Amino acid sequence: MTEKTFGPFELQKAYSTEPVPDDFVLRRRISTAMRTLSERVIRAEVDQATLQHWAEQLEAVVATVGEPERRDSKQANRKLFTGAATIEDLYHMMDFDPVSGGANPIAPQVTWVQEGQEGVEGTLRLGQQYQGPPGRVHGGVIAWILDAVLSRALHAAFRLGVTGTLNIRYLAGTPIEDTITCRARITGQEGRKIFIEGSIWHGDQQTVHAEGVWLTPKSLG
Ligand SMILES: CCCCCCCC/C=C\CCCCCCCC(=O)SCCNC(=O)CCNC(=O)[C@H](O)C(C)(C)COP(=O)(O)OP(=O)(O)OC[C@H]1O[C@@H](n2cnc3c(N)ncnc32)[C@H](O)[C@@H]1OP(=O)(O)O
Repeated sequence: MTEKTFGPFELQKAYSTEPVPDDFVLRRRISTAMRTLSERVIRAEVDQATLQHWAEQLEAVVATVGEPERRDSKQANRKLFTGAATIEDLYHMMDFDPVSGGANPIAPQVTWVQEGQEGVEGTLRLGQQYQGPPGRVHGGVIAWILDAVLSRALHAAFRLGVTGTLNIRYLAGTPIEDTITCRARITGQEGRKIFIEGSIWHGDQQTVHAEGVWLTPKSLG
C-alpha cells in the first residue's frame, strides 16, 4: 500500500483528522512531561536536598538524551508544496510549532475552537513560568502568542506570509493560571501586504488588542 500524501490545502484537515503517528504520541508525552515539570518547579518551596536531588536527576536525563541528529525541516516544507508530504512530514511541520505544537516542550497549548477563512479562536491557560508582574502574563509572552495566533488566521485562510509589523496594545492585565481566549482575523489586503487583527480576552474583558501586517513572499505574491 502506498502511503497517503498531502499538499498545502490539505494540511490543516489532515493534521486534525489523521491518526497521530506513533513517534509523535511519544514526542507529545515527553513534551507534556517537560511542560508540567517547568510549571511545577517554578517557585517551588522545597529544601536544598530536594533541589540537589532534582538537579542530579534532570542532569542524568539530559546526559541520556545526548545530542541526537536532527531531521532537516526544510525538506518537509518542500514536499508539502509538491503535494508529496506524508502525515509524518505534516507532524514535523505543525507539532513542533513554538505556540500550540504538541511536541514542543516550550509551546503553550492552545485548544482551537474555531479555525476558518473568517478567523481563528482558541483557549489557553498560562502557568507560573509565563508570569511577568505578579499574577499576570509577561507582555513579551503575550506578543509571542499573538504573533502565532495572527499567523494562524493567515494559514486558516490558506495564505502564507511572514510577520512584517506587529503592534500590541495592552489594555488590562492578562491573568496567569486561568483560561483566556485568543482571537484573530484578516481585515484587509493591499498587494502582498495582508492586514490581520487579534485580541486576548479574560471572560468578557478584552485585555490585549493586536494588529499587524504580514507579507506574502515575493515568489508567491
Ligand atoms: C496554503 C497555506 C497552508 C498553511 C501552511 C502552513 C504551514 C506552516 C506551518 C508551520 C509554520 C508556522 C510558522 C509561523 C510563523 C509565525 C510568524 C513569524 O514568526 S514570521 C518570522 C518573523 N518575521 C520575519 O522574519 C520577517 C523578516 N522581514 C522580511 O523578511 C522582510 O523585511 C519582509 C518580507 C517583511 C518585507 O520585505 P520585502 O522585500 O518583501 O518588502 P518590500 O518589497 O520592500 O515592501 C513591500 C511592501 O510591504 C511594505 N513593508 C515592507 N516591510 C514591512 C514591514 N516590516 N512591515 C510592514 N510593511 C512592510 C513596504 O512598505 C511595501 O509596501 P508598499 O507596496 O510600498 O505599499
